Amino acid sequence: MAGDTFYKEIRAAGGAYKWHCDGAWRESTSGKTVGVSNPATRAREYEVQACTQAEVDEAFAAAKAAQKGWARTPLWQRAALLHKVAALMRDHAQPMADCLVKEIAKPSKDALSEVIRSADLIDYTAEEGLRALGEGALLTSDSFPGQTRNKLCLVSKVPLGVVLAIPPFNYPVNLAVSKLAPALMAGNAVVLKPPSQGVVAGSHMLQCFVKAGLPKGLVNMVTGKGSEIGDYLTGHPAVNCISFTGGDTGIAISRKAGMVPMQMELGGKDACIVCSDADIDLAAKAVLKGGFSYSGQRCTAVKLVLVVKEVADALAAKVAAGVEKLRVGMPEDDCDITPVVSESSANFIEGLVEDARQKGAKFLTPYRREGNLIWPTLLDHVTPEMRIAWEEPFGPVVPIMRVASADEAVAHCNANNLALQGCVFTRDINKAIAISDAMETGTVQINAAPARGPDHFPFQGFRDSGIGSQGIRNSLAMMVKTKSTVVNLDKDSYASG
Ligand SMILES: NC(=O)c1ccc[n+]([C@@H]2O[C@H](COP(=O)([O-])OP(=O)(O)OC[C@H]3O[C@@H](n4cnc5c(N)ncnc54)[C@H](O)[C@@H]3O)[C@@H](O)[C@H]2O)c1
Repeated sequence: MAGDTFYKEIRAAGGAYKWHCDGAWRESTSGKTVGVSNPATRAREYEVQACTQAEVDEAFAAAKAAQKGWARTPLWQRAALLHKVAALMRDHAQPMADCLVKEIAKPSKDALSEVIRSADLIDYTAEEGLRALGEGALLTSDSFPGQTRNKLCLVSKVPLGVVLAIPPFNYPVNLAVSKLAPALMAGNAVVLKPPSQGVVAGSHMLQCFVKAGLPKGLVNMVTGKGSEIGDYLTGHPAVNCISFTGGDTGIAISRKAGMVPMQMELGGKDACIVCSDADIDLAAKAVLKGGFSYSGQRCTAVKLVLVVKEVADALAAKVAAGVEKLRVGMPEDDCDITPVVSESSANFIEGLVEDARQKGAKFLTPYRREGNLIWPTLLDHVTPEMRIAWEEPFGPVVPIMRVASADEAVAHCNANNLALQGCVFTRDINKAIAISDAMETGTVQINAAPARGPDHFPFQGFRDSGIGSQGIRNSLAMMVKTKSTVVNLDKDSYASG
């Protein structure tokens, strides 16, 4: 369905995209805009409002006011509204997907599937929330030594208040709704700060929430540079929860935040451990897809292969053969490898590649770059002295490190502060479980590449990779606090006999 009239009001007459507060799309009183570059053309594609701190205050005030009534809205009504949001997203998916192509160079098919997956996530959250949030507990006092049954404790889940949602550039729609839907379902209001690249797709997404008829002020969106309004947002006294997905910025935010619950989903250095008894074809396919999908710009991309020496030549040859077949080009043509998000990101990736070159890595495919487009690069004989053995490139570069044993591989993973996911390839399930037990990462995949989905699976990082857990049930649980109401009776009650 065409999106022209549906999305019309999100854009000002001058062409810049508006911010959203208290039920209205607005231009900023700053009179300033921030440009969004197209990673492929490197030309300015969009302009968005540069919100002021006073406007941030307004967004929080609107959210705080709207939350009171929303917390008293029946669960089934919240769920019905969220289902409506999901339906609108499906009906108006293409213009949102087109923004993902232009803003973050996401291949066109992947862009559309991100939007549809997000609508599915909203529906699932509404259904799960109906059940999970409707359940509480009744505790009796006589379980504790010395007590009789004269107290009944009613345990319920109540909203946190105002949730600040900050998603990253690589899934600006999906990782926004994975915060918004559980926050709203649980009775909270939201202030969204979309990423600088992905902000226009985020505006389109927000319009689906607005048009579904949520109470005004319940969802608000401030735009501007994260580095300029970010600290003001995260330190704001009206914030009752921060749900953040991104890189090291999250570590800085968590160090500064006060008494506020936090859901932090941060960077990863997801390792793929390949044992000598692995199905090498399967492992090679996983490295190829896991390492190079969306040009490696995924938190769960394979960012290091740790292969046992006996099978390293066979694995490297198969992955290299696969890399040769990847289509490199523009997102509109749905190529496998598209330009990375920014020039600074491309420069960072190049720095890691050059460091590896100087320290003796073997290039199984030649390094080539034009602007932000980096050809898929496969490095072999990577050693722990190289930065790429530890750091997250967030680009189409896969390093292979040869190890003497799976134990050596696990020790390398556990020595990294990044501990999001990992995977292991072996035909022996007992060995797989032993390796999974030894890997101190949030998730271990057995015989498949790391992945965030399906979106209802718990998803979390250990150490510097995060705080708390995502996944629909866990996100709903993050968005509430426990409230106890204790009924003190004048005599013991054994209602159950
Ligand atoms: N664990 C996960 O679930 C997950 C998922 C996707 C991406 N990531 C990680 O995200 C990173 C890539 O995304 P990115 O480059 O957008 O990350 P980033 O940390 O640079 O930015 C994330 C968000 O923070 C905002 N921001 C920047 N400075 C801020 C500040 N001072 N205060 C508040 N907000 C601020 C940005 O505008 C953006 O919206 C990678 O490290 C990747 O691994 C993690």
